[in-house]
Amino acid sequence: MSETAIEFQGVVAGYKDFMILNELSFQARSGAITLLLGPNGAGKSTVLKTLFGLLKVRQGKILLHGEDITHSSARELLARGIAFVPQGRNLFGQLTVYQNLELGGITLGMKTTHERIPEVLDRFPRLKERLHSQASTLSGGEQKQLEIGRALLLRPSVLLIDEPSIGLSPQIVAGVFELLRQLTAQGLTVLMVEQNVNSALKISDDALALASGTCVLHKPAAELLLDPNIERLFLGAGLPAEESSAAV
Ligand SMILES: Nc1ncnc2c1ncn2[C@@H]1O[C@H](COP(=O)(O)OP(=O)(O)OP(=O)(O)O)[C@@H](O)[C@H]1O
Repeated sequence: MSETAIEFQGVVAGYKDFMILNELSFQARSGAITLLLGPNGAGKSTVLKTLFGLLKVRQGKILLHGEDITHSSARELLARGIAFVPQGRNLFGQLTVYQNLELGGITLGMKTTHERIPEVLDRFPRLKERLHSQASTLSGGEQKQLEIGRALLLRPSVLLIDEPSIGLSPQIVAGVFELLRQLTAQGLTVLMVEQNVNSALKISDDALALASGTCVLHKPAAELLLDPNIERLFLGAGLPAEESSAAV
């Protein structure tokens, strides 16, 4: 069993007075892909935003490799090795691929950024070819590669990625998933939200299902793939009582 990279201990967080995470506790293993599942509104994206310091933790703790990061800012978390690729398109469309990468390294300083850009481009030959094209002219898959590449500039130890498959063809999604597998083989920890449940489970190590901001199931992804309740979990119909009580 690998060590724990991320731990939520009874975390309560939400928007204004409306709490979404309800004493949420879970652990995510280091060097593994943990997939967050659950119906719309269960709080999956809220987990990532809270972990990245974008939402205030009202109660409970978040640990990164055993260290308390509960009240750290996004900037501090970036410096500690957590990178976030949010849902949707998050590029500067009028700027070139290279300029978008430069902006990704803004917290590193230009010298380090320029040294690291070739290392990122080695992973993405297509971006290398389009280096001086405007980001808005890239295909959806290339744009997602650029967003991930921009996050990798920071050499993160943890990557939070929200719905990477949205708007991409199955073939491109397979490429993105394959990249995530390669990165975890090199030690990266990935926490992913993804609606494309079957494909995502196939490349994930662990699956964690949320319902109303709490964890109702946490088990190896391979086991869940065989579970007849998978559709129910995804659609939010809940779990049979005996499985809910066995959840970690
Ligand atoms: N900026 C916001 N302000 C207020 N409420 C929000 C905000 N963002 C999300 N919510 C609410 O928080 C709840 C959880 O949202 P969240 O995006 O975490 O769900 P999710 O499990 O990721 O589902 P989905 O697949 O629909 O994105 C929802 O009820 C949503 O309406």
